[in-house]
Amino acid sequence: MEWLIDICQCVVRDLDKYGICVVDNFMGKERAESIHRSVVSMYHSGVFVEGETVGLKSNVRSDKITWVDGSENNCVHIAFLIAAVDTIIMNFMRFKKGAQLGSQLNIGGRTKAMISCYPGNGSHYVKHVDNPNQDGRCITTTYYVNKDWDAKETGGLLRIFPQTWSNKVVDIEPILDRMVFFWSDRRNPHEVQPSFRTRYAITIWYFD
Ligand SMILES: O=C(O)CNC(=O)c1n[nH]c2ccccc2c1=O
Ligand SMILES: [Fe+2]
Repeated sequence: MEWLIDICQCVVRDLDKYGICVVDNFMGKERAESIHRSVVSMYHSGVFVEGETVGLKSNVRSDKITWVDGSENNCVHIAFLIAAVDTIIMNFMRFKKGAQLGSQLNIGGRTKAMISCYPGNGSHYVKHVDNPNQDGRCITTTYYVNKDWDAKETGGLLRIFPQTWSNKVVDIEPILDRMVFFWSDRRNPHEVQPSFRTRYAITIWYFD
């Protein structure tokens, strides 16, 4: 797991500086493809449910989700992903010195892993903040499981509007084996742009 410690230093540095960190080739091609196969077969097994729409506006989001802890059938590779993200987050404290984030950040737990599917035909999630009202979630970690994704063709960008750089946006393609970390609070409003191909992601939120 040495590679995870190197990644941890990048995550601490980038979260501290930008509030966002993108890591490619996070699990390696083989394991990424195994995770892709697991997620697709879970989706076709019918365990995903409609994401509840918040409020009455039914066009707020059109994702389908399921929650796993990694012990379920066909989830051994997802369990490895969860363990890898846990290792990074739990090692923040080792590298926090010198970084602002270390002082106030004390991770106390996390959600299960939420597997989301945007089923294409324009499915999207409007601009939102994951944790607008101090519900305890401080870091959003999202891992993408989409082979040969080309956003010019199929959209589906994650667009973040970092409040610390008011006139900039950060566009992130949901490509296979890409891991994104970002602050869950009002510093990072973001949206999932309309997707015209089935789009999978695995999100874990960490609590402070
Ligand atoms: O998939 C992405 O790139 C970003 N995804 C999100 O921002 C996002 N944020 N909050 C959620 C809450 C419940 C179900 C799905 C979601 C969701 O996809
Ligand atoms: Fe979100």
